Amino acid sequence: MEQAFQVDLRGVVDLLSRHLYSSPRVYLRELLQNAVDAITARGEAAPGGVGGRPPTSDTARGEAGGTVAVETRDGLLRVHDDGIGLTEDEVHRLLATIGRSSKRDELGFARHDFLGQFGIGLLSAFLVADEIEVVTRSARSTTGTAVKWTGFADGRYQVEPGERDEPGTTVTLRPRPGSADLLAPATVAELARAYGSLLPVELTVDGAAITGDGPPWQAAYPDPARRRRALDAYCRDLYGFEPFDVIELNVPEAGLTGVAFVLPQPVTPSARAAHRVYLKRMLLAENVEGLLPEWAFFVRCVVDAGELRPTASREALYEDELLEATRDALGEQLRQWLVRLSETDPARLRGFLRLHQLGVKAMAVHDDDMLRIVDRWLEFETSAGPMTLAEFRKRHAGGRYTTNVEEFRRLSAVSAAQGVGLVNGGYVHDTEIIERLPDIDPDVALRRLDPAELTTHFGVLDPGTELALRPFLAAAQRAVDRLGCEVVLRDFDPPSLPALYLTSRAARHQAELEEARELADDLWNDVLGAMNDAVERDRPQLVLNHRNPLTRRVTMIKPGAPPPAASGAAGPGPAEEGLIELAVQALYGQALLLGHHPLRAADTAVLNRSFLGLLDWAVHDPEATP
Ligand SMILES: Nc1ncnc2c1ncn2[C@@H]1O[C@H](COP(=O)(O)OP(=O)(O)OP(=O)(O)O)[C@@H](O)[C@H]1O
Repeated sequence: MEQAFQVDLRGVVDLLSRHLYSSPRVYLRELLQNAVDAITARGEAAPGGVGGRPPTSDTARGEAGGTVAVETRDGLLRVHDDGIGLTEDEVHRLLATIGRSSKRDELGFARHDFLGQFGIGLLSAFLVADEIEVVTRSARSTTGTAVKWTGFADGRYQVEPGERDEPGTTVTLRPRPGSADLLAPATVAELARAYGSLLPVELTVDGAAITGDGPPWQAAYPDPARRRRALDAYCRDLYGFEPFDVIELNVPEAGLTGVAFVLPQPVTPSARAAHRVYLKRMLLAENVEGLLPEWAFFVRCVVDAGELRPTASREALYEDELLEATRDALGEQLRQWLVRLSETDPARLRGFLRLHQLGVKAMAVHDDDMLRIVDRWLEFETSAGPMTLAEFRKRHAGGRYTTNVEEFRRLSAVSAAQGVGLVNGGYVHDTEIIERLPDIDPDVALRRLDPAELTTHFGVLDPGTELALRPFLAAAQRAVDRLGCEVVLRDFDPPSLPALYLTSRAARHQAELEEARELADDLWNDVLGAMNDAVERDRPQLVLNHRNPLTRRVTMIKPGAPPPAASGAAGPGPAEEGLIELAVQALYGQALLLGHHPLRAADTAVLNRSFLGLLDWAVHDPEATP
């Protein structure tokens, strides 16, 4: 035997209030929505036929026409509409059946012109009232009788004859104890304004007009300047800022129109960009996510869409193919705005880039047009000062880039002095952007800098000097040997730099492995050891600059120079090498510090020792030496 489901309305109301809607404030939205839909239905009934509304100037503009009057008298809330109304039969079928809606077609699809579709919205009135009264008279009925339906939160309802002179519907709510605030005149006016100010009907609350001229971006203005002023004022009103620019949005497939306001201040890309979305002129929510691509965090949008679908709570957009296509189309419109700006108003584009370069860089990682804009307009830090990548490429055919800021700082001056232009690719997205440049310009030859290759640009000493300095070099090598470093002597600019500590990429990797080995247990030690053996032995270099006067004097220290008093006490080693050792270690320490290299414990000890040793040597009193 077939049975019908029984529904306990209290459970359904509980479900709606706790799990579907984020706040009971939605009750007014649902009532307004039903009133507007009823007006739309009446407008769609054959004009001049039974129940049809004679066309007005409003309906001719595609507006729904009709009026919705909200009243808050006597502690009750009443919503009157002059829509299609319901016959007694429809009252039983539609009002009293949960999930039944007149707004779906025979196949169950939402009918295009209506806001509602699920057949549950009226129940939201039970969030604030125990009793809903609906007095309605159908515009289609020829008898002209009205019906009064009363529904109770416990699931009962009754139908009796009602009183009503004109077709339409009045819904009356008596607040449940505790809900009076939500139905208070000020709250009702605020909710009506929030949800309904753009509705295509004449909406009033206690006689005061709520609806005006519709969406400001759809209004006609005498000239573009006045349009801009009006939209600026709208933005100030809504968001409290003066927009940097206003971008028109238009996606016909989604029936979407609107505006994007470009933020006048930088925002962090991680900030959730939320937009104000209306669906068929009814506010969906003020903080809708997912309307724009993630990179477009530099705008706040207000849009109205006829075709996008809401979720059942009507507080978010339903994620479907149309929303995805809309997102792409809106992203494209923002991109086009930027491209246009670069072509027509470069000064303004520069202003925009100063504010929102992170967003634009994020776009450039995936988008060739944005990459061209970044290449042409955005200044990067380079060894020849700030300049665009396009400019840099023109000036430095064989330019290099670094992938971190520290390395750039360390090597920029030296690199520039060797005629090797260097770009700092260390900031967010910069390396990815530089590495993507060949996509828009196949001739780009920017290469990643390997610091060790800089030495190939340094001048070697003439053979005579080289030969004469061999003993010094051997002593210098011994001074830093146990620090894992190789000493070379070169002739390079700038002369003010006494020494340079260079780690190649392979050397850096090796240093990391060794550090890890010190911390690892036995098993890992073996594994890391095996890896280490596989790495080509490539030691960091201490490049002493023979062009620097101080370094040159250090190279002239004769083996046999008086040893500092402290050197004997500080450790073993041929006494005559003491001063060379201290001086070379001091140069080593200074090069590490200058290059912001991380200091290991051994480096700090050497730095300390060389400083004290040199100080001791400087103030050494030969008379007092035993
Ligand atoms: N003011 C009204 N005038 C005429 N018919 C109404 C009115 N209010 C409700 N109805 C009828 O009652 C039905 C159920 O309304 P309800 O608000 O529960 O659902 P819905 O509007 O169809 O869909 P949704 O749950 O998406 O709001 C509607 O489909 C409509 O036929």
